[in-house]
Amino acid sequence: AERLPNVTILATGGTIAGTGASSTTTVGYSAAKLGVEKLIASVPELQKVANVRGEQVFQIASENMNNDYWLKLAKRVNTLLAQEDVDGVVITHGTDTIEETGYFLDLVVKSQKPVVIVGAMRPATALSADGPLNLYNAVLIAGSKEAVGKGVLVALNDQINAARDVTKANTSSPDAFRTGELGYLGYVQGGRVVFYRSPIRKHTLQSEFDISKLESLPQVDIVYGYANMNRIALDALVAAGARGIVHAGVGNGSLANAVKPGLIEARKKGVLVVRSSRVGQGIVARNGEANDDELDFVASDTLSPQKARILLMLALTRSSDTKQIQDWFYQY
Ligand SMILES: NC(=O)C[C@H](N)C(=O)O
Repeated sequence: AERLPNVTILATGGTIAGTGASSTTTVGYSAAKLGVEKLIASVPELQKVANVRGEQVFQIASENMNNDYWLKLAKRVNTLLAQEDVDGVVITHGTDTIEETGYFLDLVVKSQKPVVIVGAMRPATALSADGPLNLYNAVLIAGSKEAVGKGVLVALNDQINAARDVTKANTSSPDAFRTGELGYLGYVQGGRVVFYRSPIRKHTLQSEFDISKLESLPQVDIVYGYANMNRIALDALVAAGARGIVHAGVGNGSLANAVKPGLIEARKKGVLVVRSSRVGQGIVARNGEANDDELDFVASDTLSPQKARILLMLALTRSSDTKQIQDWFYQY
C-alpha cells in the first residue's frame, strides 16, 4: 500500500478557530479561540488520509495580519518544506486577509510542495460549520500529487483557487471566494482532488524574491479612489514615510485631477507609484488612463490593490527601478 502523505497544519487563527455563544451564533462570535490540536481533533477523518502534525504559529483574527506575521509564517513554511519528512503544508487562517497571505507566500515560498491556505466563514461552534470539511479538503489537496508545483492555493467550499487571483467576494456566505473571470483551478469532490488548469504567472520556486534574511518589509500603503476624492490621505501617507503608494483608482486606474499632482510630487520624492483599480476585474493598462512613461508610474496589470501592495513591497526589497518593477508586475 502507498504510504500516507505527511502534512503539517500551521494554525494562525481566524473564524475556523472561532467560537460563538450558541450554535446559531454566526455573527458576533470570537475568532481565533481554538488551538490547533482542537482543530485536528474535530476532524478524526484526517488520520485516514494523512499523517497530520499541528503547530500554532500565532493566534489572530486575520484583520490583524501584518508584515511581521507574514515573515514569521513564510520562514516557518520554508523550513518545513525543506524537510524530507514533510510532503505539504496546510495553513488555517482568517478569511478577511487569506488572499493577501496567500499571494505573499506564493511569491516567497521556495518549494514545489503543496501549500494550501484554508479558513471558514462560520465559527466552529455553529450549525453547519464549514471549517471541518474545508480543513479535510485542504489536507487532501496538500497531500496530493496534483497540487505539486501549482503555487500557493486557497481552498474553501470545495473550490481550489490560485492565491494570486482569488478574492473574498461575500461578507458572510460560506461560498465567499471568487477568482472572477480567470476561474477556479479545480474542485475537491467526494475526496477527489481535481484540477482543470495551472497558474502560469511566476511563483514559488521561480520567484526571485527571498525573505530568508529580511526582518521587515518596506512601507507601502493604498489610497482608494472615489468621486470627490482629495489628496489628504495620500499626502499623509507620503509624509509618514511610505516608500510605495498603490492608487486604487476608479475604472481603468484613472487619476482624478485633485489627486494626480500629489502622486507626481510623491514620485519626485522617490516614492514608487502603482496604478491599480478598485473594479476587481481586468487589466489596468500601462499608458492608458495616465501616461505612465512620462509620470514614471507602474501599472498593476490584473492585481487588486491589496495584492499590488504585496508585490510592490517585495519588489522594493530588490529594486527601485520603475522599468524593472513594471516588468515584475507583468511576470508575477
Ligand atoms: N471568516 C473569518 O475568518 C473572518 C475573520 N474576521 C478573520 O479573518 O479572522
